[in-house]
Amino acid sequence: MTMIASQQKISGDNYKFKSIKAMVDTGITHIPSDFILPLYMQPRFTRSDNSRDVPTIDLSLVNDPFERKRIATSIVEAAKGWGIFKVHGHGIAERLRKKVLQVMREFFDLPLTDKVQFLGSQGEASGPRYGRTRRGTTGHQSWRDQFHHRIPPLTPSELETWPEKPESYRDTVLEWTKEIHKLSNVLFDLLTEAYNLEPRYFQDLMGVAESTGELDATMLSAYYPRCPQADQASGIVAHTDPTGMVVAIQDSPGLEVLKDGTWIPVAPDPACITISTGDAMEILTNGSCKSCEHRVRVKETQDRVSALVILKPSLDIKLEAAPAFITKGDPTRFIGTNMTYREYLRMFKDKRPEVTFD
Ligand SMILES: O=C(O)CCC(=O)C(=O)O
Ligand SMILES: [Fe+2]
Repeated sequence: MTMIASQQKISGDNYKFKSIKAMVDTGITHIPSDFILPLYMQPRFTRSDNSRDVPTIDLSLVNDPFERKRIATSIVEAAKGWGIFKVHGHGIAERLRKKVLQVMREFFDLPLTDKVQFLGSQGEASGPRYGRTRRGTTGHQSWRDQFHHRIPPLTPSELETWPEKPESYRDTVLEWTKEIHKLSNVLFDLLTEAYNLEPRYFQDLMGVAESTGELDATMLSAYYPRCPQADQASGIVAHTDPTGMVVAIQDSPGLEVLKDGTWIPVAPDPACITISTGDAMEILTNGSCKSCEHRVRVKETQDRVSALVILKPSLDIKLEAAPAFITKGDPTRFIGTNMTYREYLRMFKDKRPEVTFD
């Protein structure tokens, strides 16, 4: 039976659809009213500038000592000015990038019965979780489904909890995480060098196993179905990420970042990977690395897939700036004295506009 969701006056988290895709697949022509944002947040009434994009940095000469300095400086500049940038020349095969997005798309395309085992409370650290992104305490709903789980280091039994369908899911994600661990270590090294900090400064805070280079991280993939009222809704409403760094790929446009009061689209580029710094990096660098405000727009005719590796500080580190960032003229900006990342997350979850995963 075809059901028109808007006629059902479906609201809040109570409605029967566990996934936005399942709702769209019923052929709705209007979206439930609680997905309609207040006018001041609607994409049609906010300023976007499609002629600009975020900075792009070429990493290909990172092992040349002179070029390395220049690259490290441009990364710090991009992190300071934008909090988000794209990298190319990273050495990760385009084939693999494409495959990751494809495998995620295939996962989201599976019938709900194949994904039902992953339905559950989002934000729980253990085990993969699938479902629509829940609204946060501000009440704004996101037009998206998500799937997330921890990535290595994993115990063998944890790996067994990953999806068996699509068949190449596990191998593809394992291969991708290996590459992203390598890339993240390069980026953290460059930041450490540019800021003149002790080697491995950021990796130690992010809980990197020195022997393997693996970071404590989560893979979060998101599916943004087409939306019949795209100009009035959001794939994910404006927010900052609480975490350390996010390494992302997307198969279609949609991601936008707020810069000087204007939304700038982050154009997808098959050669590029997008890097952004979150609240924890902003605090650890006393405001030098920005945690940018971003959102995702949806379209009436096109869906979108993104895949994010979220690199998190260890839960028990103190969120405080390194002494090198604190000067007389620039005292500590974040005064959550002795607050751990765990405590920060707890407070963040109370105030953030949308619930995603840390
Ligand atoms: O899908 C994207 O490109 C970004 C998603 C995002 O901002 C988030 O999950 O925090
Ligand atoms: Fe985000």
